[in-house]
Amino acid sequence: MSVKLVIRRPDDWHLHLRDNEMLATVLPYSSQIYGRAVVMPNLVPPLKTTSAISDYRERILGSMPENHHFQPLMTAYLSDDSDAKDLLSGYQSGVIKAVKLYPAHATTNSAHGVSSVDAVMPVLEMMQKERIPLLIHGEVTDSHIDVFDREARFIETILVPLLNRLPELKVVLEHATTKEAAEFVLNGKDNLAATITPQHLLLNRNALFQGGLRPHNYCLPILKREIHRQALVKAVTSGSSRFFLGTDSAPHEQGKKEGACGCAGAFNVITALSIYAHIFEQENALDKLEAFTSLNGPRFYGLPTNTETITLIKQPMFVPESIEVVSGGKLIPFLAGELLEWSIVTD
Ligand SMILES: NC(=O)N[C@@H](CC(=O)O)C(=O)O
Ligand SMILES: [Zn+2]
Ligand SMILES: [Zn+2]
Repeated sequence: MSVKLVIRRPDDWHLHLRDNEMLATVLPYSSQIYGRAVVMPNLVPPLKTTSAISDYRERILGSMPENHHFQPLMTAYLSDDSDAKDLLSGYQSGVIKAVKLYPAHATTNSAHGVSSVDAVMPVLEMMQKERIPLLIHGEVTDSHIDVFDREARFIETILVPLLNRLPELKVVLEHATTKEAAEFVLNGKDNLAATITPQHLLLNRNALFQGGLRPHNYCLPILKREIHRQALVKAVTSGSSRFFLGTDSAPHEQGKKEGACGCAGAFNVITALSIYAHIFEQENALDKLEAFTSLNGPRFYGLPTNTETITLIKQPMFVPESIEVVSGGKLIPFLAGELLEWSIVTD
């Protein structure tokens, strides 16, 4: 008989759903598994105001299959011209759950990001006072800093000073990828947490070049050396409640990934839970999986845990080679064509 694992329905604390046809294509993969997801605001143009975020939320709910009960938790895109009053009223009315900081030019659609912490200090002070979580893409953007060092440098030069100035600010270091990040969060205070993606737990940077250039393993922050992967695995299986599931599933059509200048982002929603289960099993830590997938996130965000459950079975799951996008075109899932060890039963 196959090994079975029943866990509370997980939430995805970092997800890109995009818009229009792409939204309609990818949303059901999340909404059939996850109870809730923190939805990232890096659309074109970015979602900076309560009214734009509320409209996007309606489009998400309008694209959802009828029998799914998924809740999108919306975020606002922070920029130098953000309006603290509008963000506060969006938070108080329940439209906005968190604010996302992209350093300008750090990643996909971040051109309108924050130029410096000083530029947004009044908004951050308001957020500390109101306990509104700040979600951070933690990479410096200076072109002379090596792409593999940008997260560690961010922690040292931006995050440490920020938390010294605003010690009670609730911060999620999104998609943590390094030993430095894992240790910083483990040794931090309870107002600091991190999401970790399946790809950063599974792969090191060699996977970018395995037998040739592998655009579907390219995401930001970029995959790191094996010592970093090991530190992330250790952190998520340590039992610390400061780490929680965030897939960072970031779909781009095949042509945009495989071109001469491919976009960063892995569409990993189909494979994520299976990979997380595999990692925890390898560490003999399956008993800690549910806290990571379903308990630590709601606790940090001050939300109730989901009451429903899902079942994981140790039974092979085939990852499709590609998925048709509603408008035409294709999406290549992360680990396309591979056989994974764990399957998900949703009802
Ligand atoms: N992770 C990625 O590689 N890409 C994300 C942006 C992000 O989360 O940084 C995207 O929106 O495509
Ligand atoms: Zn990011
Ligand atoms: Zn992301």
